[in-house]
Formats: sequence, structure tokens, C-alpha cells
Amino acid sequence: MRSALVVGTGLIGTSIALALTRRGIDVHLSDTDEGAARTAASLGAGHTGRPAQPVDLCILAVPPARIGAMLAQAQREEWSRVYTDVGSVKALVHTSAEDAGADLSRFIGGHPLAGRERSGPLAARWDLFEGRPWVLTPGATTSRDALNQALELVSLCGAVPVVMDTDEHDHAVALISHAPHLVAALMAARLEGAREESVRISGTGIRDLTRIAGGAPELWEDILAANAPAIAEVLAAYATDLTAAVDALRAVAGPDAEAAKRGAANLADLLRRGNAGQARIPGKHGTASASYTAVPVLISDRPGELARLFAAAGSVGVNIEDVRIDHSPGREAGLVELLVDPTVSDRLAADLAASGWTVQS
Ligand SMILES: NC(=O)C1=CN([C@@H]2O[C@H](COP(=O)(O)OP(=O)(O)OC[C@H]3O[C@@H](n4cnc5c(N)ncnc54)[C@H](O)[C@@H]3O)[C@@H](O)[C@H]2O)C=CC1
Ligand SMILES: O=C(O)C(=O)Cc1ccc(O)cc1
Repeated sequence: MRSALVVGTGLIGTSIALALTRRGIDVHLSDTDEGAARTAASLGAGHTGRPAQPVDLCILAVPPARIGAMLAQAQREEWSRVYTDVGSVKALVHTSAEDAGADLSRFIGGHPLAGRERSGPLAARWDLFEGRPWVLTPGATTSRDALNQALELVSLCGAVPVVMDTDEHDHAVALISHAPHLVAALMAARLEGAREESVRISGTGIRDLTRIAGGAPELWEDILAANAPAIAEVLAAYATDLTAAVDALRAVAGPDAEAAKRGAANLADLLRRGNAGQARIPGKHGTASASYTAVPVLISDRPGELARLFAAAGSVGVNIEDVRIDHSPGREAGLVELLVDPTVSDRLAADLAASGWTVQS
């Protein structure tokens, strides 16, 4: 790939454009909001305006409901040789593109499973897709050229390609992204009218669970509407479990000793299933997060402290696989969890403590 056109220079489009530009691709940027395209260009993501000649690959990074019609228009005006998109739903993109009269042989659906709860070019990062899955949904007529260009795009962004069909994709993301987004919104919505005294003592648990609820409502309305039946199915299963949990809690607090025992057993079973499901979520580069051990270190909030900690771990030959950081507002210190291979965690903790770091047990 030598040239690309990114249409929609928000979070995802600009992140892709930054990754491609770093790898020497000539990237054109286009957005109905000219300010967004100019901002992306000023970040070094490419240059604004449509190309005079068709590019090798055009990436449609606009909200899902717009993609089908935009593909048909782009093909009529020959913006590119082949096309892909990044929409969070796939069946709707394929059917709306077909309805709009697009040539599906020159298109392959795509969806990088990486993102943030912020929108717009200023939230973009060139390494957003590093090590993340990137689903491709080739159809019956997808050309080899379209597939190859998309595979090259995924590789240039440092992501890992996963081929799926559109329905399989939409059911999977209902379970791992869309229904969780709604539940995060439900939990966060409960805080809107809550007493300040209650919200003030919130810890990292509720913050972790509700982080994605900060996403742009307009985009999420679009995503939820486009994958509604699959999301409703997952929510209905949650509802069954929730009802069972409510019954169990009431029984535990009730006067019937036998019912209380059954309720406690049901709650224990739900918690165990939760552990088992959580352990299946892949961490960095697709490995199970549970396979790392966390070494918790308290650091002061001074600039450069984190870099000093990483250097200290590096100097004793330990590879940091992942990192979690908790900065408590109003506190001078933050807790950093270094996730490392379990066989080196004790040695790392001892070496860091010996060189003056506060390692928590
Ligand atoms: N936000 C996330 O974490 C992720 C989003 N996606 C998908 O990526 C796509 C873009 O989402 P974000 O970058 O988050 O949104 P965003 O809101 O940051 O950017 C979207 C951009 O598209 C532009 N746009 C809208 N209609 C347009 C049109 N007709 N022509 C040209 N530009 C147009 C907007 O002005 C905006 O700059 C969506 O399809 C979304 O489903 C995929 C993975 C993660
Ligand atoms: O913020 C996060 O961690 C996300 O996982 C965001 C996200 C949002 C939408 C997608 O289609 C894919 C990923």
C-alpha cells in the first residue's frame, strides 16, 4: 500500500492515519467537519482533501449508519481502488451498502477491537491498535485485492487480524462490547441523582466498571440501534441472572434458614461463574490476563516517577507485560500494579523494595 484515504478523522480514523503515516504511507484526510480534518493533519496524520487519483485503500471511519451510503458514493466518484470500514457493527454495514448499490467485491468490512471513551482527533493515538484484534468480514464476492489491502492495513497498525462472518461478529460484540456498554451506562446512571456523600467515596471498582459509559451518546445510539436484537438477547440473559441474584439476596436476609442457605449457595455460584468468565478475557497480545502476577508499588505523583519505576524493573531484567495505574484524586501518591510473569514476581518485589520502592504485599 502506498496511498490511503481516511474518511472521518475522529478517534479511530485519526489513530489509523497516524499509524499509516508513521509507516510511510501517503495519507489523505477527509471529514464533513473540516476542523476535525485540519486538527488530524496538524497532529501529523496526513494532509487534508480528497486525492486527485484513486488511492490504494480508503478507510471509512464514520458512524455505522453512514457507511453503506458513503461507500456507494465513494465508489461512484472513484476515491479508491478498494475500501474497508471500521464500524462497530457489520451486518448493517453490508446490507446498507448493498441497498445503496455499492460494489461489494471491492469492499471488505472491518472492526478494530480497540478504542477509548473519548471522541475526536485529539483523543487519537498512533499505537491504539497495537496487539489488538481487528475483525475482517469478507463476503462471498470480496476480491483478493480488497482482502490483501485490509490485511496490510491491520499489519501496519500493529493489530492482529481475525476473520469472521458478519452475524458471528455482531453476536460476539453484543456479548463483549455492546451489552457491557449498556450495563456500564445503567450503573453510572444510578450515580446521577445519588447523594454527593456516597459518590465521593467511589473507588477504582466502580470507576473500572463504568469507564466506557463515558462514550459519546450519539455514536452509541447508532451502534445499539444497529445491533439491537443481539444486544437484547444478552441483556435478557443478564435479567434472568439479576432476578436470581435479587431472590438469593432476599432469601439470605429472610427468616427461612433453609431458603437462606440456598440463597447463599446461589450467590456463591454466581461469584464463581464470574471468576471463571473474567479469567477468560485475554490480556495483552491475546494471552490470559490471569497468567500474570501483579506487583503493587506506591509511587509519588512527581513527573518521571513512572519512568523511573519501569527503568528499575528493567535494570533487574524483568519484562513488564502490562500495567495498571490508580491515581487517587487529592492524594500525593498513586498505586501502580506491574503485571509480570509469576516466576519473577517475588524477585521483582524484593529487588524494588531493596532499592527503596514501597512495594505493597
Ligand atoms: N469509539 C471507539 O472506541 C470505536 C469506534 N469504532 C467505530 O469507528 C467509527 C468512528 O468512531 P469514532 O472515531 O469513535 O467517532 P468520532 O466521533 O471520534 O469520529 C467520527 C468522525 O466522522 C465524521 N463524520 C461523520 N459523518 C461523516 C460524513 N458523512 N463524511 C465525513 N465525515 C463524517 C465526524 O465529523 C467525526 O469527525 C464508528 O463507526 C465506530 O462504530 C470502532 C472501534 C472503536
Ligand atoms: O474503551 C474501550 O476499552 C473499548 O473497548 C472501546 C470500544 C468501543 C467500541 C468498539 O467498537 C470497540 C471498542
